Amino acid sequence: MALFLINRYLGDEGDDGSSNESRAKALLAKLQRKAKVKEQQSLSCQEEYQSKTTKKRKNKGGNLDKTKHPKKRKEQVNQDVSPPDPEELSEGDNARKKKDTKKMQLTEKDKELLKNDEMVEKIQTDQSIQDTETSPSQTGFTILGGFEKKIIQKVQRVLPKWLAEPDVIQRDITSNLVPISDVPGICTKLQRKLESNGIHHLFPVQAEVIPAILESVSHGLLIGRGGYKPRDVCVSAPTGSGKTLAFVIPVIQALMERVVCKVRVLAVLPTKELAQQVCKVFSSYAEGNSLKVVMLAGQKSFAAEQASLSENRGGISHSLADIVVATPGRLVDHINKNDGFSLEHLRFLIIDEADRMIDSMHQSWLSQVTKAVYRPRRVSEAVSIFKRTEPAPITAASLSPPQMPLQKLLFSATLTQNPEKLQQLGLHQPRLFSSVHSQSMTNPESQERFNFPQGLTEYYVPCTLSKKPLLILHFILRLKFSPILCFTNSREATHRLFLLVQLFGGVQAAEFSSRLSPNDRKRTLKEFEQGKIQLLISTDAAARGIDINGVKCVVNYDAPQFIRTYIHRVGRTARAGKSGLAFTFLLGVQEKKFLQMVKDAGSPGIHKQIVMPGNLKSMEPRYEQTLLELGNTIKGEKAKKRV
Ligand SMILES: Nc1ncnc2c1ncn2[C@@H]1O[C@H](COP(=O)(O)OP(=O)(O)OP(=O)(O)O)[C@@H](O)[C@H]1O
Repeated sequence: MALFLINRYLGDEGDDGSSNESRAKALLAKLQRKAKVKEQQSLSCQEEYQSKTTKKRKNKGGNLDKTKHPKKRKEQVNQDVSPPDPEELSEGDNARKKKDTKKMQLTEKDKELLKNDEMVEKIQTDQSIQDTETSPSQTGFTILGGFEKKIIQKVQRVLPKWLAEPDVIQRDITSNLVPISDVPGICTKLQRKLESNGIHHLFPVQAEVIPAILESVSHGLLIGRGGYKPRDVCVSAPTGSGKTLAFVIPVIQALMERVVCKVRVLAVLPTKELAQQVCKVFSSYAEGNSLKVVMLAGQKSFAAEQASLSENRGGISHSLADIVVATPGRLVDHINKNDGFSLEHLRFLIIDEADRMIDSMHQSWLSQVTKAVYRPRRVSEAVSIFKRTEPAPITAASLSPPQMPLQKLLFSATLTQNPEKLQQLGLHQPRLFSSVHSQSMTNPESQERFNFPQGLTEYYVPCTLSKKPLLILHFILRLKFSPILCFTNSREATHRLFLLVQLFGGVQAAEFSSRLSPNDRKRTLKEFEQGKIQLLISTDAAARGIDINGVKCVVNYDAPQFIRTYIHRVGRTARAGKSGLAFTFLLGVQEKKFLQMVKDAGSPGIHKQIVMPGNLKSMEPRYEQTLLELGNTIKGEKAKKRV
């Protein structure tokens, strides 16, 4: 039963009732024609698309534009996919609509190709983003915010030329002795003086530095070579290589012809003992030249020092000193409190143990000296023909009329190669003389290296804390190493060890530290030099510069913490080309770090010296007894102090 009417499409011809079969045939033929046309269209489209994509892939490498603008590229692909239709081109928007419709008519194959192409395009786009990240300049886009990953270049430290290329001093003294007469410039008077002091040859540092300083005064005190301000001189040479005479001889010679007595030389040293030592050498060579040497180191009272510096005649202060040797503290006191002390004629400023003096710059002694040197003239001196102004760029005007230059002479066995530290000294066109011409000079990255005296043999002795006192006794009593200069790390440790050795008995021992008065220290050093003391136990007060004749052996009872301390301590032996031994007692925990430090500093080698426990056994009972006595002695000392 037909409940619903279903209308069917019967073709354009309408439902005229003619043969259904013929109508169906006609319809089929029509559909087939349409299908054929479509097939042809899609085939030609496919061919064209394939030829274009091949072309594009060929160009892909060089054509960056296509990767830079992915959207444009997509459009282009779509356009490429549609076959060009002259009608569409002329009909504008309408044509574009038709084109879109045609796009919809793409075959499955076309779609797949398009898909592949989109993937290629996506990869290209990703690539182009990466490219943009790595080199924004290529894309023309600027990345804001500075989030780009950059490899930061390591800044290479470059030493100034004068530090990197020093005048080389030979380290080996004995095979590089120079006859005095072969050294240019030394006057006959001083040559004779040197010979009368038992010096027939000059050491390498002296043979290099003396002529250089003499040359800077060859036209008088006022002008250096070529009429210019003389260059400052820095000297880095091993301990005991004779640096003191390297400045004493030329400076004395430069002053020998002076007419009026004024302070023209100032030598600054870190300790009283060193000032005393240098003062003695100056006095010895100034003798017979009417030059006056005065020491300002607190050995005498301030008033006594003041009296030795100047006298007042007719209301005018007259200098009594040509050469002043001072410690920084006392020097600053005289600059500030003593009106009779004038540095306005100062020609040479000698800074011995220069690296130590730079480190103690917080006392601002150098700026006080500079202020005193360039202080405006007093009325009484206004008639002087020579003016003096603060250092400034050299111009023709600044050189006329000539003014008294201040030349700095720096000396140390461990002169720093740190330009920043040296800069604090305000050096003028410095010239460096150095025995260190190894890696550290050419490669500023490497650790600072120093030269050790040629005749020094270094050892380390592995030990435990409790065995250390027995070891030092063993060195003196059994191994007969004497005299020994023994260093500890504090004045308390020095005192305790001294008491212990004294209580143990059998050894002539003394201590040297700030516990003693300056006079006691002076006497102790003298007695040690005279051989009256077998074992001198000291703090680092005796580590630098002290020249004690005949020290055969140095013992680092406490290992030094810094390489400079080690070099100066062991440098109290093997001086002036002689041989010497240095032992360092090392606890297990100290060994690795200490040995590395010494190696890095350029030591020629430190040997292991083992002392067998059996060798100490016989001293142990007496040692135990001594420890008990030591406890009581220290208690007694403490009680005494309290009273
Ligand atoms: N030409 C020489 N001939 C013989 N002995 C010399 C000569 N020059 C110096 N001496 C002696 O060498 C020793 C060491 O000299 P000096 O104290 O000047 O060394 P230094 O380089 O200043 O050492 P340090 O760095 O430890 O202060 C001194 O006893 C000195 O008298």
